[in-house]
Amino acid sequence: MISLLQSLSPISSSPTSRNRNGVRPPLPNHIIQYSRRSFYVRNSRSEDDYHSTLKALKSRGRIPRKSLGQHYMLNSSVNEQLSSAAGVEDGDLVLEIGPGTGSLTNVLVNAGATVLAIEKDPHMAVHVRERFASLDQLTVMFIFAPDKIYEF
Ligand SMILES: C[S@@+](CC[C@H](N)C(=O)[O-])C[C@H]1O[C@@H](n2cnc3c(N)ncnc32)[C@H](O)[C@@H]1O
Repeated sequence: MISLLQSLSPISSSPTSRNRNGVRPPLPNHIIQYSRRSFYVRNSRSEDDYHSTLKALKSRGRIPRKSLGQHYMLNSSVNEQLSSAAGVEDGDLVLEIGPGTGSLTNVLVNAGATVLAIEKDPHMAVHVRERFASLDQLTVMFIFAPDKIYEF
């Protein structure tokens, strides 16, 4: 984990932050608008991950829960960097804690890894299981209580 973190480039400042004169810098290309608490993306793979997950959750009467750290990746190229920095390759077995929308999971399985994903929120676990239902490269488990783990 330490070598993974050391090999990643520093994270740039938030797109919503203002410079010293109180002026916001131009938005990166994939971001079209931001409000006080959120911003919206266009034409990127992560838009699909994020918005399809929001729709799937909404159809079950759910919204992301901040108490579970459910902040999701909008820039999927970061997932590619994570996978590449970890040297994930064909045939690897990866333990992913908290797959959320499955955006990193997707990159890992595309790299040829078999993924064991453990998700605390059963709604997210169902979502990610359904998303990759056609693959036998993924096992999703969810934690019901610290001593009870269920496999899908
Ligand atoms: C930051 S989000 C996942 C990000 C994911 N890579 C994405 O972009 O969609 C963290 C996920 O971890 C899950 N989670 C939180 N606490 C957990 C725990 N103790 N064990 C397993 N999963 C947990 C949350 O429900 C959430 O889906």
